[in-house]
This record gives sequence, C-alpha cells and structure tokens, in this order.
Amino acid sequence: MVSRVEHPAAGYKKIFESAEELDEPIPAQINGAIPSWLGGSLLRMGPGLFEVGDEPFHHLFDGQALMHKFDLRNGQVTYNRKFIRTDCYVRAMTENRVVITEFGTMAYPDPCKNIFSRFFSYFKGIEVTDNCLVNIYPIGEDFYAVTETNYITKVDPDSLETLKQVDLCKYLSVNGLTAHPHIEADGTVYNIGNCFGKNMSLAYNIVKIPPVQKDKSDPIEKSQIVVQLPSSERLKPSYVHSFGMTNNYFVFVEQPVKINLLKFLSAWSIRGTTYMDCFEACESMGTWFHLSTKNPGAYMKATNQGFIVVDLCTWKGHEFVYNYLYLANLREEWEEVKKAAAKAPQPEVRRYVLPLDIYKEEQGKNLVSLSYTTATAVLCSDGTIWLEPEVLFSGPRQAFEFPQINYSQCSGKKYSFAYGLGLNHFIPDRIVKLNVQTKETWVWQEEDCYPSEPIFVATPGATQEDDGVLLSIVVKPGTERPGFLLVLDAMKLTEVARAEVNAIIPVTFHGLYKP
Ligand SMILES: CCCCCCCCCCCCCCCC(=O)OC/C=C(C)/C=C/C=C(C)/C=C/C1=C(C)CCCC1(C)C
Ligand SMILES: [Fe+2]
Repeated sequence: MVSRVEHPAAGYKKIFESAEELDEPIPAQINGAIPSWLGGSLLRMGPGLFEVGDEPFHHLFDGQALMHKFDLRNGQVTYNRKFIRTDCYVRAMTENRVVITEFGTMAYPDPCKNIFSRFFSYFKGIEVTDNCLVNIYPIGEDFYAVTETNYITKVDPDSLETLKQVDLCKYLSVNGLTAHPHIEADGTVYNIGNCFGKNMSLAYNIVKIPPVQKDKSDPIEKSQIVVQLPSSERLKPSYVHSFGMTNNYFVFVEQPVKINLLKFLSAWSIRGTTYMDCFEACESMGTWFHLSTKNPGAYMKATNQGFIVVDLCTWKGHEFVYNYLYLANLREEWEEVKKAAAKAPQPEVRRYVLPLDIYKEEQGKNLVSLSYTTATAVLCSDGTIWLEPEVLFSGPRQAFEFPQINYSQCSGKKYSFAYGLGLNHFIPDRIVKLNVQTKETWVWQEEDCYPSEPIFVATPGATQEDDGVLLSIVVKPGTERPGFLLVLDAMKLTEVARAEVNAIIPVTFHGLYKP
C-alpha cells in the first residue's frame, strides 16, 4: 500500500479553502449505477470557513463547522451543505472577527471596546468553543454535531438547520466528551471525557446515554457516569480522542500527550493562549491501557479466550501529531509538505493484546497465547503488564487513518476488515482496505483526487463482513464537477459509481450514513 504518488500541482490546497453554504440541494450527475438499495443520507462534518473578515484561522480544527449531506434516492443523488449556527459562528458573522478562541486560533478582544471593558473581558473566564466541526451522531431520535468540548449542537439531518446548543456540563460531570462515541444496536450511547474535579482530582469519566425514552423525554436528561478511570498524573490529564468497547469491557488508552492544566485554567484566559498551547509531551510516561468492566451487575466472562484485542491507528513517539496540522503547513507546495512531514511522528497501525487472566507465578512470561498474533504481554514484578504490539500496517509517512469497520456486525468482536483514509505526508490521497488478519491491502486512488474517511454501508441481508459499499466525498480540483460522492465496492475496492457536483467540498473529518 505504500504510495508513490506525488502532488506537484498541489491540488490539495483546495480542500483547505472557504466555501459558501447552499440555499437548496443541488442535483449530482451520476457515473455508473448507484445500487437501488442505497437510499439514505451521507452526513459529514468539517471546517468550511477558514477566515473571518481579515482574520485567518490557523489550525485545521479551527474553521467554522460546515455540515454536508449527500442524499441518495432511487439511484439519484443531491448535495447540500449549511454552516451550523453555533455561537462561535453567529458571533463571528455578527462582529466580522474571530470572537471565540478556537483549537489553534486565539480570539483577540473586541477592538471597539474601551481599554477597561477589554481588560475585564479578559477576566470573564474561558469561553469554550462550540465549533462542532468534527462529527455528527444520534442520541435517541435526535442528531448532534460535535467537537470535543462540553457543547454539542442539535441539528436537523433533513434540512441541515441548527436546532439548539446543549451544554453537557448541565447533566454530567465532564469537561468535554470525545467526538467518537460507541453506539449499541438499541441506540445506547457510550462516550468518555476528561473531568477536572474538585480539589484538582482528575479522572476520565465514561458516560452512558440511554436510547429513546418511552415517555419521549430527552435521553440526555437520563445520562450518567458509569465508570471513572483515574489519571496517571495528578495535574496533567491526557488528551483523549477515542476509546474502545466490547460487550463486557471498556478500554481506554492513556497516551503521553498531556493537557497542562495550570496553563489551561489560568494562563489561557489572561495571556490569550489557545488549546494547542496547553498540550505537552510527557517523555517519561509511555502509554497506559486501562481496562474496566462495562456492566459490573451483569458481568460475564469474555469469550475471546480471555484476551482483549485492541487495534489502533497510532503516531509513534511522544510528540503531538496535531502540531503538524496548521493550515499554513497543509497549504504549502508539495516539496515543503513532504519536508515538514519527514520530521513528524510516523504512523503505524498496531495490534495490542490485553490478557484477562493473570497469575502471579507467570511473571516474566508472555501471557498471550492467541495463535493468530505476535503481540505480547509480559507480567512485570510491580504487577503491571508490559505490552508489545504486532504491526498491522506501517509505511513511512503513509498513514492509514480515519479507520472504519462494518460496525453493526463487528463492533467489539473479532473482525477481518478495516477501511481507512490513506494520508500521504498528511495529504489524504487514497482509500485503503486492510485485512487485519492477513495484512493484505487494497487501494483506490486516482490522480489529483483527495478523498475523505470511507463509511461502510452493508448490503441488506449480507452474510459476509465486507459485502457492502464504501462512501467517501472526493475532491478533484480543476474539473467541471470537482466534488463527488464516490461509491466503492467494499469487497474489491473498485468503483461502483460517482455522483458529481459543481462544487469544491472542503475537507471533512467524520460522519455517518443515515438509512
Ligand atoms: C481529512 C484529512 C485531514 C488531513 C490531515 C489529517 C491528519 C490526521 C492525523 C490524525 C488525526 C485524526 C483527527 C481527525 C479529526 C478529528 O477527529 O479531530 C478533531 C479534533 C478537534 C477539533 C478537537 C477539539 C478539542 C477541543 C477544543 C478540546 C478542548 C478541551 C481540552 C483541550 C481540555 C479539556 C477540556 C476541553 C475543553 C474539552
Ligand atoms: Fe477523530
């Protein structure tokens, strides 16, 4: 899968440019045939406004949230997009400047205010962003666009209208939640977030939001913390992006990119620091896997021969990979992009195996007895277990990222196929399928094309894990219809159809298919 593709024309710059929302859906021109059973909507989130007035946003995660929708009905496709009316967007539009500090862009005080009110507005405390550009997922019968803060935004998946902002702090003791919940077949949502408690007690809280309520009340009102995991360092919690879940367990990977809380809570509002300035690498820490039972009341022994297998997309070393995602770097000419990526952490897809049955007398021995993996776990004298991974995919500066699986069939179970976005020196230029058992790979790639995270949709009644299609939004600059929805056969990774529109579609991160 190692890509030798070069991008001398630097067409990728187009996916980091502002776009206008649409008044109404536009029809797409179809090449190939969209499967007749594929009726639904692909909803995706990403940044769509990369500057306000003459103030630029600096980081990939700062542009204002734009929601995209490809609607598929009877073989026909339309495309629509709207900015979410978050507080940060509405206030930016009203004042024509960056009003709320984003991930890597600081908001300056209002230049129209006099020196005293400017001084006091600095001390008003942190105004946390509600820029929900990262993902969209269902809670009960509702849909929420999210980032990783405590603010989530209820949206209408049909009209793309913004409905309301919800502050999770009103219901739960968390400072934020990840944009990557796990959702069970009945609609129960699990997620994890940092909690900076009283007396500086730090924890990672796992949250459960129940499915649709019989009395039609909002499930968020019934949300609760189900597990609390301790932070390995007193003043510095780790940055959390996602977590793992099986039928019986939660797996949380505490990694060495830390949030410096002192900076976060004090310096930030006074000196105008951004979120990015509050992260630091902890060179001495390594990475800790935390395991907890999911439902102690209904605990059942794991069936997977007493092991939990954890497959991860990783970035090697201690440095935060987000340091390499400033827009100025991503918009460089190709030779410069390559030079910058050469210094960045290197990507690797890894498998770790956590043994569940541990006996003192086995100290120093490899506890993993699964025939199909070379990953090891050795019990140390202090009672901890040292894990070494099996590498599932590795290519220099070629990442397999934004991983997806046949979630409804395989979530938390043994599986064979992962689908991902191939990043070539951080530039998304291919879609990859990886057989995690054999390490075989398949690639879809086309000249000057910039795809997004592929979403798997199973063929109705399918019996095989990879019987279905992958949906990805692709940008091919310089053509008559430069944005298209790509439909790939998930078995062979060959093109089934594309639905093209006359619009450049800015980069999107995550999303879902709503049947
Ligand atoms: C699609 C192509 C992109 C090209 C480059 C991609 C490189 C990819 C590297 C892999 C990373 C994948 C990330 C994908 C995007 C994503 O999911 O994340 C975006 C995350 C964002 C915007 C996070 C925002 C988090 C905030 C504002 C957190 C705030 C907080 C803290 C820092 C401390 C605790 C409190 C709080 C407020 C939650
Ligand atoms: Fe993500």
